[in-house]
Amino acid sequence: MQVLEGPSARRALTRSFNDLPVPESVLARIESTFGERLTPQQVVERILADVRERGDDAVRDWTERLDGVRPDALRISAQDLAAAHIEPELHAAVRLAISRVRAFYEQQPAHGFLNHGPDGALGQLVRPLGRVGVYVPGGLAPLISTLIHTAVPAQVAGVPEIVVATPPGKDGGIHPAILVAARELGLSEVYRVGGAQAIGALAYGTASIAGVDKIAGPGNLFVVIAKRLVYGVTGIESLPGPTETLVLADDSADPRFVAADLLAQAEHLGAEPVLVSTSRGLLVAVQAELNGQLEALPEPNRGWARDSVTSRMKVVLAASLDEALDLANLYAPEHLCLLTRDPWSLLGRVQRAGGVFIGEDSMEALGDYVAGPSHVMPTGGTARFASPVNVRDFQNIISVVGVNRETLRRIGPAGAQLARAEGLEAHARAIEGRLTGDTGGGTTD
Ligand SMILES: NC(=O)c1ccc[n+]([C@@H]2O[C@H](COP(=O)([O-])OP(=O)(O)OC[C@H]3O[C@@H](n4cnc5c(N)ncnc54)[C@H](O)[C@@H]3O)[C@@H](O)[C@H]2O)c1
Ligand SMILES: N[C@H](CO)Cc1c[nH]c[nH+]1
Ligand SMILES: [Zn+2]
Repeated sequence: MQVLEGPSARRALTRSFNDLPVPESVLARIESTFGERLTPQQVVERILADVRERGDDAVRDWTERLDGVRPDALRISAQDLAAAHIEPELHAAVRLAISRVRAFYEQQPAHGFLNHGPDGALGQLVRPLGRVGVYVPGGLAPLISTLIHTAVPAQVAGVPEIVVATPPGKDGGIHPAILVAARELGLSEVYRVGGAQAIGALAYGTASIAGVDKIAGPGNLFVVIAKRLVYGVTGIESLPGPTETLVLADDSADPRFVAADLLAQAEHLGAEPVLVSTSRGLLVAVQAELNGQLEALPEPNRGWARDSVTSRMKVVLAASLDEALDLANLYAPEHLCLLTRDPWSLLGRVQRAGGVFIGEDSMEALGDYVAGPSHVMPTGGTARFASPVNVRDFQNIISVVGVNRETLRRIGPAGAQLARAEGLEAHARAIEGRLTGDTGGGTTD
C-alpha cells in the first residue's frame, strides 16, 4: 500500500476532467475493436460523425460492433414495454425509489419570480425543457436506478417528452426492471442503444430517434466524451462519468465499513476509490479488510472491483481533519463519505463534492438507490463547477424586463454612457430615442 502525504497527496488529488488517465483495459479494448491505439476521444469522434452522416444505419452498425447485437427496431415496442415483468419485491423497490426521489425533488425551489415594483416589472420566467434524452448505463450493469434518478427530476420540472436510451444486452433486449421502471414513470419512448452512438442519435436525431433539447445521465468515458462533443447541438446537464468515492475517516471509523464503502463504488467500471485518514492504524486496517472483502466478492464483481482498487485507488494520510478536508475540497469528489467521530461538525467546511454522506448509517450505496437525492453526480473534478442532476437542469430561465418610463428616465442615461464607452452608438440611440423621440434617422416624426 503506497501512502501519500503532504505535497505528494496534493499532487495526486489535483486533476481535471480533460486530463483523466484512461484505464489500460479501455485502451486495450479500443485496440482490439479498432485495430489501432486510438484515444477514446478519437473513437467517439468517429462514431459521432458516422451517426450524423448515416443515422440509423450507423447506430445499428456501431451497436453490432461494440455491443455484439444488431437491433432491427431501435425502439422498444409498446407490447414489450407492457409485458415486462419483475419479482414483486423488486417491483416494490422500484416504486419506493421513485417515490423517494420524487418527494426529494418536489422540495427543490424551482420557480421563477416577477416583481412588479417601483421600477416596473423585472423577473425570471421558468419553463420546462421540451424534449429530454435520459441515458441509462448498461455496459457492465443495467443501472435501473439511474433511470429513476435522472427522469424523476425532469418530470418534477415538467418536461413533457422524456426518452430513454440504454445499451442492449447480449440477447438484444433491455433488462425488464428498466422497462418496468420506465412504465412506472409513464415513459414510453425507450431505445436499445448505448455508448457514443446513443448520444449522437439523441443529439442529431435519426429516422427512428427524434433529436432532443438536452441529454442527461451518466456513463462511461465514451458516453461523457460524446456528451461533451455534442454540447451546442443539444444541451447537457454535466459530465457524470466513471464514479469515484472519497472516504474521509478518523481513528473512530470501523475499517469494515470504510472498506465496504470503497469496494461498493470500486465495482463500477473505471471507478476511483480514495481513502483519506488522519489515522495510519486505520489505513492499515482498511487495507486488510479490503483484501478480505475483495476475495469474498463473487465474480465478475471481484474482477471489476479489483481493477479499480489495484490500478486507481489512492490512500492518503492527513496530518489533521482540516488537512483532510482541504484535500477533499481539492479533489472535489463525486461522493464524499464522512466516517469520523463527529461528522456533522465537518459539514460546514465541505466546499466541493457531488454529495456528502454523513456517518455510518448514510452509506453512499443507499444514496445510489433510495435515499432521495439523485445519484447522478459530477465526476473527474467537475464538482468544482457542476452539481448533481436536479430540477433546474430541466428548465429554461427567461429573463423578463418590463421597466416603466420613470425608471427609463433614471437609468437610461447610464445605459447610453456605457454603450458609447463600448463604441456602440446604435445602442445608445435606441435608449435615448425613447426619451427624446430622436432615434437619429429623421425620416419620421
Ligand atoms: N457519475 C455518475 O453519476 C454515475 C452514475 C452511474 C454510473 N456511472 C458510471 O457509468 C459508467 C457505466 O459504464 P458502462 O460501460 O457499464 O455502461 P455505459 O452504458 O456507460 O457504456 C456502455 C457502452 O459503451 C460503449 N463502449 C464500450 N467500449 C467501447 C469501446 N472500446 N469503444 C467505443 N465504445 C465503447 C458501448 O457502446 C456500450 O454500449 C461507469 O463508469 C459508472 O461509474 C456514473
Ligand atoms: N454509484 C453510481 C454513481 O453515482 C450510481 C449507481 C447506480 N447503481 C449503483 N450505483
Ligand atoms: Zn454505485
